[in-house]
Amino acid sequence: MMEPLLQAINLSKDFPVSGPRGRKHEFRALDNVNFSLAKGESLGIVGESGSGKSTTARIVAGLETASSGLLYLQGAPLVAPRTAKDRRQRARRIQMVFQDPFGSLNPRQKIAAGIDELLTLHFDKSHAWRQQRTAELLEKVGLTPSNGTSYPRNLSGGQRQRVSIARALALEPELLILDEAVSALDVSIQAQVLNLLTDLRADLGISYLFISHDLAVVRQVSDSCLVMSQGAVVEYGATESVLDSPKEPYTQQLLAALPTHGWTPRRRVPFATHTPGLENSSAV
Ligand SMILES: Nc1ncnc2c1ncn2[C@@H]1O[C@H](COP(=O)(O)OP(=O)(O)OP(=O)(O)O)[C@@H](O)[C@H]1O
Repeated sequence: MMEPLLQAINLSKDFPVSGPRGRKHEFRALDNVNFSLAKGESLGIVGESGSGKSTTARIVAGLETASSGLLYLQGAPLVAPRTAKDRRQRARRIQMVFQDPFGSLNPRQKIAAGIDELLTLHFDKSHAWRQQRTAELLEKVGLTPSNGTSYPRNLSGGQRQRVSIARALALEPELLILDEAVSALDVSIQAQVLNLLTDLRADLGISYLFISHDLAVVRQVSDSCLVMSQGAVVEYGATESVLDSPKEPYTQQLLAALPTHGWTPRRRVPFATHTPGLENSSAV
């Protein structure tokens, strides 16, 4: 059998929280989560708000540390990054795209200059190479050279999300984590970005961890699907079988409560400070 690209074994996360009268206790946000992801596979993670989807994603990206459990990338243990160098190394292999690209793009930097800066940080290559690579990346995500000379404010939401994807791809990661990456987009733009993601996966053989509230979107882009509730895995299997013949009442309820047209997810609040190499994130 092929070695999985990513394997999560009994991932758990306890957050320290203050209770009534300031008493500290631990809140279990993730409880023994297991999954694996093959090279080129797309795994959807679904569940209601607070079920632990983003915490799982943040641990895989190295933005959060698991309280217990193990992660393997191509058979080698992934340990929590401690230094800037560790973070850069993790960022080269695992990139994350968030819901709101606005927060992560420097408003005073033109799009192409931002990509060039990333390439400079991560690759010891010539100016000419970086210029060519920037042009290639823009083209790959369906942006024009003139988009490259624009500021983020001059682009639409869909274009900005394409920029985020280009920036993530710039580092040639093996895994792209998409955390509600299309949730804030209008339905027609969402469809275009989903098509782009499908094409990129076919083209590059990259794997996706695709987090979404929207089961219709997950159905479109995921081969397998993990359903989470209260930090635990409720159901896990091929997307078609989980979504067409859900075994668990929780999954059945999620399907029955599919978001209707016009539903808007809540905006995320950034958790931490800026980390070079994971600049696509509004949360780092
Ligand atoms: N830094 C933190 N400190 C304390 N609790 C946290 C922290 N981060 C997340 N949690 C809690 O952990 C649980 C899981 O949160 P998480 O963001 O992973 O859920 P989610 O499924 O991604 O939800 P949403 O879709 O609303 O973002 C929630 O109850 C959340 O309040």
